[in-house]
Amino acid sequence: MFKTAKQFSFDMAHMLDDHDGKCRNLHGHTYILQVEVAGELCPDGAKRGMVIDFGDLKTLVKQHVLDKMDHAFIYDVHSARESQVADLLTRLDSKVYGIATRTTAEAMAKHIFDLLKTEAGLPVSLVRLWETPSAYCEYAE
Ligand SMILES: Nc1nc2c(c(=O)[nH]1)N=C([C@H](O)[C@H](O)COP(=O)(O)OP(=O)(O)OP(=O)(O)O)CN2
Ligand SMILES: [Zn+2]
Repeated sequence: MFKTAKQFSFDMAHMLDDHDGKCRNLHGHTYILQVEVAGELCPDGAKRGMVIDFGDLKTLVKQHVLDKMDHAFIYDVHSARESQVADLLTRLDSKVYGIATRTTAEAMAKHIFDLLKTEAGLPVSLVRLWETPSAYCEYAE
C-alpha cells in the first residue's frame, strides 16, 4: 500500500462562538491543507505507476473544497451569532460556507475528509489541516 499526499492553501474567516478567549471574535487564517490518498499503483495506461495523478488530486480538491471555502466566512449553522454574521455577509454579496459543527480545526479536518471521501469519491486516508504555523489537526480513517 502506498500513501501519497499533496498540499494546498486557502484563506478564510471564522469565529468560535462561546469560546472563552480571543477566538470568539471574527478573525482569519491561511490554512495549509494536506490531503493524503492511499492505494496501490495503477498497473497500466496513462496513470501507470501512480496512486493518483497529482493533477487529478488537485482538480478534485479544488472543486470539492477550495472553491467552496477559499476566502469564505466559514460558520457553524447552529450558532445564532455566527448565522447572523453569515446572513449579513450574504446580503452584502460576500462568500459564506456553513457547516453543521463549530469551525474548529478538528471539525474542519473531518468535514474536508468527509467531502473528499463521499462527495469526490477519493480514497483519502488522512487530512491534516494547519490552522496556524504552529497548530494542526489531522483526521484519518
Ligand atoms: N483545539 C483547538 N484549539 C483552538 C482552535 C481549534 O480549532 N482547535 N482554534 C482556535 C482559534 O481559531 C485561534 O485562531 C487559533 O488559536 P491559537 O493557536 O492560540 O492562535 P495564535 O495565533 O494565538 O497562535 P500562536 O502561535 O500561539 O501565536 C483556538 N484554539
Ligand atoms: Zn481561528
